[in-house]
Amino acid sequence: MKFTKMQGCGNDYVYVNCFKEKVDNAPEISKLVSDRHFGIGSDGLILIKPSDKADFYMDMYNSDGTKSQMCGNGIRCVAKYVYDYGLTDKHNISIETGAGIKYLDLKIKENKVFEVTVDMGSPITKASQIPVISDSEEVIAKPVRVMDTEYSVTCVSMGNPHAIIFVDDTKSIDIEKIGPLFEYHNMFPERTNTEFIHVIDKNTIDMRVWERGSGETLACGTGACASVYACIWNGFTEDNVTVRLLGGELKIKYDRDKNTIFMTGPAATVFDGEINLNI
Ligand SMILES: N[C@H](CCC[C@H](N)C(=O)O)C(=O)O
Repeated sequence: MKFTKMQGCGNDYVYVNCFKEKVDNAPEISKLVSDRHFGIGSDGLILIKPSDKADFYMDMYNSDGTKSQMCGNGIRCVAKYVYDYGLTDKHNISIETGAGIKYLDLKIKENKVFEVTVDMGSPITKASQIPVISDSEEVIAKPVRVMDTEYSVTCVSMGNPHAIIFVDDTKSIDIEKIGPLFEYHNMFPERTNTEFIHVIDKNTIDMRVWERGSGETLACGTGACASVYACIWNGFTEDNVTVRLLGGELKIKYDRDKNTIFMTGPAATVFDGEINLNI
C-alpha cells in the first residue's frame, strides 16, 4: 500500500490516496501502520476518498483502530495532499467528514500548501449531543473527582467529544495516568478526548491532550477549538486565541455572529512510502 506520512503541529498520520489505493479493513490497518516499532508510526490512519457532497471525503481512524468523526490537524494535511499531489488546483476546497462538510482556505508558497484555515463549524455544548451523561443540559466547570483529586470539567464537541480541564501548569500532569481515567470515565458513553489547559492570558493558552483512541499526541486541532470555546464560555479568554501545544501553535478564532470557530495552522509532508500489508 502506497502512503504519505504527514503532520500538523506534530500530530502525525498515515495518509492514503483512495482514488488510487484500495483499503479494506481500515481499523486493522490503522492499528498496524500506527505502531511506532512494528509499523510506520503514527497517531492513526486517514483515507482520502471521493465524495458526492464535497470535493473530497476524509475517513479518519485513531491508532487503536477506532473511527473518529473529525480531525483538525488531519484535515489541514488532507488539503495539502490534494493540492500538492494534483488532485485539485483550487485554493478553497470542501471536505466531507463525520462531523459534516468543512470548508478550507489553502495558503500556498512555491506551489505547495504550507498553512490552512478551516471553518470548523459551531461548537456543540448540549450534553446529549457530546455525549456526556449529566443531570444538567450543559457541562461547564463541573467538579469531577478522579484519583482523589477534583477537576473542573467543561464539555464541548466539535463533532467529536472533548472534556476540557483547567490546570495551573500543564507540565506537572501525570497524563499517562489521568488521561485514560477521563477517556474511559462512565460519564462519557462514547469515551472522550481530554484537554488540559493552562490559561496564560486573554489571548494565549497552553494545552496538552490525551486523545480518545490514540493517547497523548503533540497536538489536537478539534481539541484546540473545543478548548478555546471552553475558555471563552468560562470567561477566561477573548475570541482570538493562540493555542500553544507540544508540537506547535494553532490560531483559533471564534466568530460570534456566525457561532463558528476558525482554525489556522501548518501542514507538512514528512515522506512518501510503500508498506507490504500481509494481513
Ligand atoms: N487529532 C485530531 C483529533 C482526533 C480525534 C480522535 N482522537 C477522536 O475524536 O477519537 C485533531 O487534530 O482534531
